[in-house]
Amino acid sequence: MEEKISKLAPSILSADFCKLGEQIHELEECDIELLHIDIMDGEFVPSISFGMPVIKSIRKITDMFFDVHLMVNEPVRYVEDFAKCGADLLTVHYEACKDVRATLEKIKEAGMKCSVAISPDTEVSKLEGLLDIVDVVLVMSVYPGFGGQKFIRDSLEKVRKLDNIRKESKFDFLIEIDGGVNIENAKEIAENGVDWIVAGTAVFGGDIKENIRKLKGEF
Ligand SMILES: O=C(CO)[C@@H](O)[C@H](O)COP(=O)(O)O
Ligand SMILES: [Fe+2]
Repeated sequence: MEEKISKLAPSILSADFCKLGEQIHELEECDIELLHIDIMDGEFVPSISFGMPVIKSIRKITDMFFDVHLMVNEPVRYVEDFAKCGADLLTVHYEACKDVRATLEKIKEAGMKCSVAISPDTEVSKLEGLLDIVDVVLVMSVYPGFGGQKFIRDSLEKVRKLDNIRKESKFDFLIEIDGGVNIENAKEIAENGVDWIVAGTAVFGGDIKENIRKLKGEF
């Protein structure tokens, strides 16, 4: 997957679920192409968000690329279900899979793009042996489980490491960052080699169109 500039991926975790369809259309009017969809199981992370029926419903109203972030133990169990709901890419956590590679292979076999996420305490070196297969690496810049947390600066070092690895190798994965992005730090994050930038609170808190205009102005 090849990208030239950083792209904003709004996380619907921070949307107003009474107005989800309307808010998705607002994103489309701002030329947003990626929708970040956080699935939480109450086991891998303490919180529970929403599941397949929501994805299935919103698939009917938009052609946006569905970037589905699974904060779920043993996500290999649900790969086919998410494919049927209309997910375009599934991200699984390195920490949540017994066999990460087999999980990623299953995602590809189901016709989706695949991504692996690392939580703040997991080192980039753990991804050795997976970088040939992934389309995206997601660096968590907060502890997974909740929106609205503070950005962990150490995650930028991980982004730089991954960017160096891909420059020095034949791998062409994209780098995504997720958690605590706001108008103050978006520029610096983009400058470190990130391709996809997730933002929940910073997009849905207040005037969506104005927030996106300001955020996009930073990268
Ligand atoms: O995966 C997660 C949290 O676990 C994220 O996608 C959040 O939804 C991002 O929200 P903000 O930190 O931007 O408010
Ligand atoms: Fe996420």
